[in-house]
Amino acid sequence: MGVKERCGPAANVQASGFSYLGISARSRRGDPQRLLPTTLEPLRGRGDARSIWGGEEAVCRTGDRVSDRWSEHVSRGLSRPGSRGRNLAILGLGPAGLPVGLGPSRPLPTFPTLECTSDVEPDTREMVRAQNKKKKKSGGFQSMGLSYPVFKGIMKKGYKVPTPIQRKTIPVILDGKDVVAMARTGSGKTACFLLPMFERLKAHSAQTGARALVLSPTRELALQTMKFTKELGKFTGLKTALILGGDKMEDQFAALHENPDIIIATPGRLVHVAVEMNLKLQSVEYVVFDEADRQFAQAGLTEPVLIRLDVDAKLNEQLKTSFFLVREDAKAAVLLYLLRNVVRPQDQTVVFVATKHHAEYLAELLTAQRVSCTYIYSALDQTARKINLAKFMHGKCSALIVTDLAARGLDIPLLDCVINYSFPAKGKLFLHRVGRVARAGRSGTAYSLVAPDEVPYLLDLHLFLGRSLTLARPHEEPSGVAGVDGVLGRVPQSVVDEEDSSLQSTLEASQELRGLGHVASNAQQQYVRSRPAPSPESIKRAKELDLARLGLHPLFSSRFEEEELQRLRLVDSIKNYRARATIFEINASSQDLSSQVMRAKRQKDHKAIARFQQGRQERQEGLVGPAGPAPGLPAPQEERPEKEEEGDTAESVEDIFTEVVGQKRQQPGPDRGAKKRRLEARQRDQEFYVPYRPKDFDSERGLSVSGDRGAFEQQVAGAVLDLMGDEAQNLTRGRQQLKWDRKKKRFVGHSGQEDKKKIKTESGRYISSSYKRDLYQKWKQKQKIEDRDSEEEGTSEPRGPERRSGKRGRGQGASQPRAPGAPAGRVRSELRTKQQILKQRRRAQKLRFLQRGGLKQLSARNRRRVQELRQGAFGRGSPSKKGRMRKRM
Ligand SMILES: Nc1ncnc2c1ncn2[C@@H]1O[C@H](COP(=O)(O)OP(=O)(O)OP(=O)(O)O)[C@@H](O)[C@H]1O
Repeated sequence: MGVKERCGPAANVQASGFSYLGISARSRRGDPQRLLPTTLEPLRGRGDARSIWGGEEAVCRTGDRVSDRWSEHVSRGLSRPGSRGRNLAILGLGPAGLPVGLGPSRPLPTFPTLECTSDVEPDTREMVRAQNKKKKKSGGFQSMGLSYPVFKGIMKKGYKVPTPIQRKTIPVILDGKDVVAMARTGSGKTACFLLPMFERLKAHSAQTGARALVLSPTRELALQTMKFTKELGKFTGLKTALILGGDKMEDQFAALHENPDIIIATPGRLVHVAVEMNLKLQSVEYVVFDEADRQFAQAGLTEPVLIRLDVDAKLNEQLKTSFFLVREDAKAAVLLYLLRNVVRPQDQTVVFVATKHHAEYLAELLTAQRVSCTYIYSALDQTARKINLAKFMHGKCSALIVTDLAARGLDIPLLDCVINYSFPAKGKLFLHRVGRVARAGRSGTAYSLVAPDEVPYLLDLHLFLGRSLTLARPHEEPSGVAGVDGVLGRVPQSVVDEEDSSLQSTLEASQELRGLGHVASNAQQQYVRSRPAPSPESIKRAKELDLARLGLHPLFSSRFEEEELQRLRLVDSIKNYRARATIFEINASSQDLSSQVMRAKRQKDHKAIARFQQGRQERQEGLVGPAGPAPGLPAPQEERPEKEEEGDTAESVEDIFTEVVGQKRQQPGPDRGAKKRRLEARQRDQEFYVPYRPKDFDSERGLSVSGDRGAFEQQVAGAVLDLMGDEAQNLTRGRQQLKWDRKKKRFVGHSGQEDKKKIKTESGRYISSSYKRDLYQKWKQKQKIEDRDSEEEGTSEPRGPERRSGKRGRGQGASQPRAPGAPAGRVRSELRTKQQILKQRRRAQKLRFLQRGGLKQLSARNRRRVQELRQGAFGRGSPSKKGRMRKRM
């Protein structure tokens, strides 16, 4: 069997009696449309084929699935380093040496070029996509069947291969299914919804209204999504409108009149604009709820596919965490120390605080201490927000102080460090905050300042993460530090004192700072009252932790000299001093009854006492595996003997008391029941005991809620993350906001849903849904835009650019072709009328005149002329002339 090969552009070439089916991929590397020969279809399974990529070749024999072999070959060629994918030739031969399906006399179809706009092109693209999709195992963007402009945008952005979540979600969305995707922070979820969106919208359409809507929870995230859309969709030509709270409404009306294909919006302002413009958004066919994981269960998704990735390993491996136990009033001092001494000078840090008042206070304080910083919170003016964020992003300052506004979605390149000044009340919020670092394969560090009342939240977090919390050992020697990741430890008092004294002097010098500090501490009280409570089990376990014996955090102990450690040991030993004798034995003679009882008790229980002390010691060393239900603490099963010992101890006190005093008191009922239960638990055969909670119960609790919802809703409801307002003005009860009712003189619940006719504005206030300030009408009057286009269509939604009254020339939108079923959108003509051109010329002339300094020249000329006239009138000359000149003057 003769097989010929050919390199070089080989479209429709006939040589040596054989037909060559060829595709020239010379001009565009990686263009899947061009690389896939639609003409290969007839070859499938019917002959031998050979393809050559550079020097490498693949031969498909009779019965082979030609397209599979071919695409494997192509992808090999594409993935070869330095490969330019230049010339590809494919030779098809029939069993008898004849080209399959294409006789020598039959003209060969040519592969369409990009410039080709014939009717067959869309079909070809579909086929190309279908072919590309068959080769899924290559796992690249090429195999997703994306069209060329989208693919080019991806390449331009520098994405070489899709991230795992992109690999999973994009094909499903392209198949037209509704999708809910959950993956780690920084795993590239934005591209997951943008790429299929571009693919669906294809190109700009002037006839229809907006076809895609992206809702973002914060303005910063919306701006970022806009940036991604522009970068990734650069070659699609799609138009995007940004509708953000804080920006001018007029600009947004104008943007919507420009006929955008995509609207990126924050929900509050979108509702406001929709009310003003009476927008129906009927043309929207692709909706994205970015980060708004509360909304989507009710968002009308049809049989959505839930894609969850990496939810077990919630924290990135490249992220290092440290927890410092600090008193609330010492946090500012520790923050200052961390920013000055621990964080590297070249690193950028985001500091998360509870309320806007904290942000304002700390920004002033740090600036006074010459630490360059800026801040963002929701109530800040939008322009200031943009400026402050840009300042930080461009490295003009090293610290950005933010509320939870910036916890979600923000992608700040080259960010290295996150500090949780206020520890988050929810595990998921912690993930979002620390997810600002260690993104897209980078490393990062998260430091958390934990006040004693925040320790239960820390335990909750570790239950949620399914990780153990490592407690720093007391008197840790610097050399003994194994690693600092995930350790809870104390901060040396000397560090706090040193920084605090400098802060105090700054505070004394500034009245304003003291005022801000006072406001921040009031806000802290409000915040503490309004934050969600930790789980009861974590509260209980936090109490059991002997925090007084907690060691220095290794980060500090490695920096502190032995002398300092000794000093701390002395302070600790004074702090932890416990008298060996009980109160019954103080000043008691050996013959005293109470002393006798205690001695007898001690003797009887010396083993239990030793075990208890040993247990406490072990707890302090505190290394319990992730499977342990209480991070940093022994499992309940391990606790039980101690509890029983306590119970037994109580029993034996009774016995001894009876023995010595001769009287026995009755024990109350419930305790007897408890003892019985404890005994039963001891007898439980661990091998056959099936715990009523699965091992990952605590972890999954964070991702699911109980209730009578469907399986899907139960799964997705776990993704709910309610951020608390950063103004700490309202208390919350469940999902309800509590507000003080003056008449009822008590807090009352207000979810905003009582009155369905109310809407929530971008500031979070509920207003009547019919609330309208007629801003749109005023804007239209100002812009001289007629109301007719909407009236014609039975809706006032702007479709297509505006018509200006009395100025609609012949070249304007009326002549635009109208797609079947499409509303009457009109494209604003770029042709100008004669008057407009003359007016513009006059304006330009005037401008040039003024720029040349024409006014000055004119007045100088006038002055000269007046001078001449004066001289002419009063100088030499005949009296009659003088009289005439005087008259002229
Ligand atoms: N395929 C890819 N290859 C390389 N980098 C990528 C890829 N996809 C996304 N990135 C980059 O990874 C970073 C994080 O992406 P993105 O912001 O979309 O993450 P995310 O999952 O939405 O994060 P978050 O959950 O915090 O919102 C961005 O800088 C983005 O440019």
